[in-house]
Amino acid sequence: MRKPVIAGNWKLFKKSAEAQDLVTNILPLVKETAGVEIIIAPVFTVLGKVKDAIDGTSVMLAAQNCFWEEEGAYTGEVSPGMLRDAGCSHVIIGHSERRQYFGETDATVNKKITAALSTGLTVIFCIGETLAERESGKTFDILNSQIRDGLAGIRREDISKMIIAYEPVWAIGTGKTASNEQAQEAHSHIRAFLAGLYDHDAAETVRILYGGSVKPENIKGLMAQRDIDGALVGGASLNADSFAAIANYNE
Ligand SMILES: O=C(CO)COP(=O)(O)O
Repeated sequence: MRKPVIAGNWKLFKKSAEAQDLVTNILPLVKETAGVEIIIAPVFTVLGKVKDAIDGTSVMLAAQNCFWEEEGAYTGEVSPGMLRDAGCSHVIIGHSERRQYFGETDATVNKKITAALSTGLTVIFCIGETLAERESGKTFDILNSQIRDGLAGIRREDISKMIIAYEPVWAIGTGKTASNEQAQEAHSHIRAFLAGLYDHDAAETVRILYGGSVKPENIKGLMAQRDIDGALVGGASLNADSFAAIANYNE
């Protein structure tokens, strides 16, 4: 049984006072008994504040990115060990916005995943096709190469410590969610591809989240799909009521 995960990616929003407000408003609303893992990914500068607020609850903390070296002369970077030190249990790697605006490639994503896993962080590894790629029939090829190259050298025992987020680029922040069937088709493809790379049991263990315009109105339908194990939520995670409604989808 794969435990569902609802993760909120706050992206470049929420300074300290707003972050504190948001997390303290979320906490009483999410039902800890609902059997769902809740993860919050704020900006680096408020990780400590959010960590203090979630202390003693089952909510977990993620960063939105990390570097692959642990320390050194790398101005502006933050290492996986530093994220652990700041209280993170998870880190998002390979988000399409990082690939699109900050030049991340499958090769740099792979270095980050390798480094993050070695410090014990749980990686939320993002993949997904653009609209042009989908329209030209290349969705599965793109997913295959992102997975194969992103996971190069990653051992089977580490795969179960990872979460995959399928986020079709055309559905992010556009209000255009993939249909339940489109999302399920991609998720089932991803799981089958992982089974080929590793084995059936490993692939069945990995949680695969859907991301892209997830809202309280569409979460139930998505979660009813066999291979959808949760959601990575952007816009709707910036409001306590909508994030909690998504997190409590099975109530
Ligand atoms: O990119 C996303 C989460 O990482 C999805 O963002 P939206 O939910 O705003 O579409």
